[in-house]
Amino acid sequence: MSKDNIMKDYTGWLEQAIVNGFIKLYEFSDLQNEKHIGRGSYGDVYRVIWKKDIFALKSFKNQEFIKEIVEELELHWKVNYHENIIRLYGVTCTKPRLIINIIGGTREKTINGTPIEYCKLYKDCWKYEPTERPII
Ligand SMILES: Nc1ncnc2c1ncn2[C@@H]1O[C@H](COP(=O)(O)OP(=O)(O)OP(=O)(O)O)[C@@H](O)[C@H]1O
Repeated sequence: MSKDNIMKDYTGWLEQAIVNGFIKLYEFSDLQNEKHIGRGSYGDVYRVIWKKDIFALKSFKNQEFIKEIVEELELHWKVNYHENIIRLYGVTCTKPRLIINIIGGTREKTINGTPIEYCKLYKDCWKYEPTERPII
């Protein structure tokens, strides 16, 4: 398999895990008070605050590590929860791809003055389940 296909494969796994609700996607801008606390082989680790909770945010230097990221996420997911193992709360992305933004609920804003019924139709067309979208 080519390097590009490996990247697509692992990126697809991650996107599906987010879409299916197995892994929570945090908005990067919601993570506050970043403080450097450690360094591993793949990147730095930061202490961050999300709402009022403290999290360790593990960063990966670049997307080339997608395989390592996914393998670590899979391991966490298999363990699910154990009191002696740090828990995976979710993932975030500094420069989310369009699909990640859409999964996270981002939509184009409706233009001021657009009739309410048009806004509703527009929003219905974006529904995740194709069967819930309007039929022409
Ligand atoms: N949940 C956490 N709470 C506090 N500090 C952490 C946490 N996770 C990682 N760290 C700190 O960041 C450092 C790097 O962690 P990271 O998991 O990236 O690498 P590692 O597992 O130590 O090594 P490798 O990257 O080779 O697997 C740790 O040694 C620790 O000091």
